[in-house]
Amino acid sequence: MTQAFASDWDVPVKTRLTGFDLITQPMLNKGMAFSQSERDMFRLHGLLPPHIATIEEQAERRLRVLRAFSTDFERYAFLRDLQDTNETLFYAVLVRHIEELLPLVYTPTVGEGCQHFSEIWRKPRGVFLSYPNKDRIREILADPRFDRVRVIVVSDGERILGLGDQGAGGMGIPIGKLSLYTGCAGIHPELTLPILLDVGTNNRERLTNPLYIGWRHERIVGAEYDAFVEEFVSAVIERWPDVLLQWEDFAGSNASRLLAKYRDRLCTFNDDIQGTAAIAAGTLMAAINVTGVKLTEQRIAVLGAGSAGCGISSLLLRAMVDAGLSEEQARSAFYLVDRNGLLVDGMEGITPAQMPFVQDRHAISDWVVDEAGDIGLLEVVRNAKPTVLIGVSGQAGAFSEDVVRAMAEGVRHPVIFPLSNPTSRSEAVPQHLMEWTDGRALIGTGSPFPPVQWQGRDIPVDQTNNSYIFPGVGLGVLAANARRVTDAMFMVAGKVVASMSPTATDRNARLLPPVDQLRAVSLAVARAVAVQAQADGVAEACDQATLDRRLQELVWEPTYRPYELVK
Ligand SMILES: O=C([O-])CC(=O)C(=O)O
Ligand SMILES: [Mg+2]
Repeated sequence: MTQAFASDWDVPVKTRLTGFDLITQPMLNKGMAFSQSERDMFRLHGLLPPHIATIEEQAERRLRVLRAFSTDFERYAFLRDLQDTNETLFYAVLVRHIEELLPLVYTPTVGEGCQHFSEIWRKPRGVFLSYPNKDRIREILADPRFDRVRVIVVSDGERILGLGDQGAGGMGIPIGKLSLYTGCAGIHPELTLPILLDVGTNNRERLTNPLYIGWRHERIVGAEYDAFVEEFVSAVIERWPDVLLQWEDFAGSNASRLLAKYRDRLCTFNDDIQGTAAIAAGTLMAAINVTGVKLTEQRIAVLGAGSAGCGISSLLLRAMVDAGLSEEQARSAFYLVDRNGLLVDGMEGITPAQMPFVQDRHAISDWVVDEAGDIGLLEVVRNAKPTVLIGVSGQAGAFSEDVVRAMAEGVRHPVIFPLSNPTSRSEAVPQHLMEWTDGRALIGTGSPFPPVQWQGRDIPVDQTNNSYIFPGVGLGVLAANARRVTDAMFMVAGKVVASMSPTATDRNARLLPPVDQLRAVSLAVARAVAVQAQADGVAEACDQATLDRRLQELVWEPTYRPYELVK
């Protein structure tokens, strides 16, 4: 129906729709920006007020309404409604005010959006694949509206940010992530499809909420769950053989299991495992510009040994081996702490993903621990003197004052990344980290925080969030027509972000490029990822000029194009 390419911005969009049918299509609606001649041609007179607006004026009007609300949740709901009413305008506002709007369409507010998704549900967006429809998956995906889909983000809602099981409300996450594919990487909205696998929920509050929109049932698990996911993935491969499928916010064991099962069958990745790892690695590389402590000399403590913790550790391990350490030396630099404390060999319930990172009991036999012999985060920090502390635990405040002060005693520049989202789940508040380390901490948080005040200065807090990574990875995959997503593609994505760090030229600068540069970052990531895909043999080789042309064709700017009536 429409054409996606920015380079075609003055080529008319051809459509048969007129009148009310036209202005109720979010992807075609221009609101008051329909010109006089379009109003004649498409019979819009009277349906719209007589004023003819520019997109700038419309954006300004929406922004004023947005700012007048008293809560961010109202702003989230308003923006979701705008997205479902006039998608071009939604992105025009988002792109122009990315720093202000990112925390509204994405973390932290999207967390509340998922918790209250049922209460604010208005219009369909994306696809709900509910378990009782398990025999209709192919039929649902066959809808011609989805013919042009090239990127899917799918969640089963079981581990939404650090907020746990949100059931069908988890749909807020695929919608939010894909808004960033468009907002940050310029991928046309029609190429994207949010999907929620509605396999029930174990969240009592949702199950007993009369307004709950999902399938009112306990979660399907085990073989039935696996068969459902298998049916979904095979239907996706059949419908769109070259699609990019991003897994998002699956619970730990499913996240790594499903990635391992499917990563060789289609072009797919898990954002919480691989995207988060890439940005953690990239931010650490930027921090190294400041601390001067080489990657091979880092000791890394990770709180939360789930899929994200293991994903981060795996990527950093690889980077350390690439930098010259033996696999064994590199492994010994990791201290993963979970509910039962430090992961050590012989511990019960170690998962395959955790296995490479269990500490040797002998290596820690001289550690000073309390009488009970428990080895929690504090004991790890006191004994191992980590240079880096990463939180992916979903536990607010877990980087307590004693832990942080102990870390600051052991190293000159503690690198501390409380990555859990949303803000309410962050392992620490940046202001505290600064105070407890006498201003020596290098901080990266998963969710946005206001600047830290230190010695009369306002110091911005960097957002070590996978939003620096996945939109660019997606664009790179599309531009290269990659068949698979490799770990090296994430490594290079992290390196590109590090190379764009203001610390590359100024040791006193912030670690990451500011959020308002996300479009430039995503484009640079995309280029590098596409080149890496070719190097890894998962995409046909092409020259730089061809690649640049494809990137340019893929990047859509949210502007209105002229319309032409198809009779
Ligand atoms: O969505 C975010 O902000 C980052 C992320 O993937 C998560 O926390 O699950
Ligand atoms: Mg996530």
